Amino acid sequence: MNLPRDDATGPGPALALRSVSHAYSRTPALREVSLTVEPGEVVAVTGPSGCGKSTLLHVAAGLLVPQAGSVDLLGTDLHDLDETARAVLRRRGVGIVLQYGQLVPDMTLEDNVALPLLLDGGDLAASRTAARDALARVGLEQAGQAVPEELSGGQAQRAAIARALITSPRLLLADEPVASLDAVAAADALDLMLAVARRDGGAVVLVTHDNLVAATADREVRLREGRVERETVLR
Ligand SMILES: Nc1ncnc2c1ncn2[C@@H]1O[C@H](COP(=O)(O)OP(=O)(O)OP(=O)(O)O)[C@@H](O)[C@H]1O
Repeated sequence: MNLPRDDATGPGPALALRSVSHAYSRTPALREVSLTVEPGEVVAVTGPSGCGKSTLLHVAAGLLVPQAGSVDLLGTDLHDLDETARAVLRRRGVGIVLQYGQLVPDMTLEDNVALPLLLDGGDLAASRTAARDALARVGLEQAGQAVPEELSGGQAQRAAIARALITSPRLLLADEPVASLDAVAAADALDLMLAVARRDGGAVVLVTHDNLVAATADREVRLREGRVERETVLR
């Protein structure tokens, strides 16, 4: 196995896709997409349903190997890594938040949030302490022993964000992370994710169909039929 080094993120972009193309059987999902995301930058990926946003996020995370083009994740060309090494790089350097949080239903919140550390061989007590700290940062310090079904949608999403941030990822990838939340919970969750970039210098890629969410980014990349249709610098 070709393991990434812990310091596998030298200077340079957090993410660089170059001429990436991918099709599912006969359906083209991405066509020669190039996208670079710098440390500290928030990029919104937008576009109509089916334009390839989720596929782009899966490619960026190394969960899907595209049929053409190259992907540099945190300074490492994913072609150089096997599946296990990609999983290690993802676990150590990338946080992922999906629409419904996807917490493990029969684990406490504390253990859900500790999971990325435990999967990486972290000590149980230390990982749980870190999880309690992470839960406190998202306002859930009282809920560590709850299980996901006892939470509101907004609380569950905040816990999922705590889990994504527990490794201090240098890249946060979020797929419609606030689409299932009401306006107040959505603004709250968005603030937590944007703090990664604004305060901690990590990069954030937000897939969203919501113009208000996209407007919080530094740059909007709009896809159409698998291609980059437009890039707009917002701030
Ligand atoms: N696992 C799959 N198998 C076959 N086709 C797929 C698969 N996943 C996505 N597709 C197709 O690839 C294209 C891009 O899909 P993708 O989910 O990336 O778009 P999207 O912009 O995220 O859509 P939405 O906003 O509706 O979630 C679509 O035509 C979709 O039907």
